[in-house]
Amino acid sequence: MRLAVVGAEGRMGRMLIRAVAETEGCTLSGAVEREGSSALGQDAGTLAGLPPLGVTVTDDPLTVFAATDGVLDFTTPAATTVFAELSAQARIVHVIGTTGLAEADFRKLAAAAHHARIVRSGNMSLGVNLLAGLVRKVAAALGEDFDIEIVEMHHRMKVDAPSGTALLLGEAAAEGRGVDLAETRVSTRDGHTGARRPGDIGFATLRGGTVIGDHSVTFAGPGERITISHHAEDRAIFARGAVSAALWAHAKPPGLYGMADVLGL
Ligand SMILES: NC(=O)C1=CN([C@@H]2O[C@H](COP(=O)(O)OP(=O)(O)OC[C@H]3O[C@@H](n4cnc5c(N)ncnc54)[C@H](OP(=O)(O)O)[C@@H]3O)[C@@H](O)[C@H]2O)C=CC1
Ligand SMILES: O=C(O)C1=N[C@H](C(=O)O)C[C@H](O)C1
Repeated sequence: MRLAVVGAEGRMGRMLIRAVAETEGCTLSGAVEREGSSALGQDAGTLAGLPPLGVTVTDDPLTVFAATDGVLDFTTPAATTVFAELSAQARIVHVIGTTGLAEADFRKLAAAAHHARIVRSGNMSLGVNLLAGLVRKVAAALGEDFDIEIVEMHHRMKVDAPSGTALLLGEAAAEGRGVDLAETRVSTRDGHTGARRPGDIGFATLRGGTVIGDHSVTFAGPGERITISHHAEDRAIFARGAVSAALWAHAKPPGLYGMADVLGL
């Protein structure tokens, strides 16, 4: 399968180039960066710390999308929505790891999925998607006397909060409990907040250093507490998940899929 990477110079972009190069049956067909990037003109392999791959980083996504079977996209919401339109025009696979998307962005992805095969997830790792299944089950088993709190920590360069993973876990908890996350979500607490509202799902965000991604979900009940956690130790887990998602979606009809579909969870 021919796969292109957009946001090629990013922390994830470079991991994705490596993952494509290391996966049997995949070839890197293109590497895209934004206009003005210092990576333009470089070989994508060299950029990713590999021997040259013969693929030059370009700021022309149109040409790249016309000559690939799939695109791996861990960029920004603004870029991802534009790339989704291009994926729809080219009728290709679009794997989206970008987080921080707003409701309007999700609507654009849903429109693009009429023609593109889109796989989107706030976390592409096997571990987090298994954790989400556990959270759903625990939330379904426990009543509202168990308060749900989600804590995440990421590196100092992360620009969105709560993380896509924290929101994915919050959705799993809300589904398990049979409630709407939008109505129960509490993402900030400061000053005289009053007592915790029964049924709320709380989020706390920590940022610092080089932390790749730590998440924990706590169910705090009367006299006991359950905490389930995931610690990402290497960004390769996300990149490998993205490549698996692309290979999985290659044979699927157009639509909007998630990692639970890919992993058969
Ligand atoms: N779902 C998952 O499993 C994971 C998701 N993520 C998410 O992926 C995203 C990227 O993370 P990360 O790699 O750390 O961030 P980076 O900022 O390191 O990388 C993003 C890259 O995209 C580039 N970019 C921005 N706009 C465009 C554009 N229009 N065309 C081409 N390239 C563009 C940026 O260039 P420039 O810097 O020059 O603007 C940058 O090189 C985030 O939303 C993050 O939360 C991260 C890890 C795992
Ligand atoms: O920005 C990151 O780095 C990460 N983003 C994703 C998120 O928002 O959850 C996934 C991972 O935790 C790393």
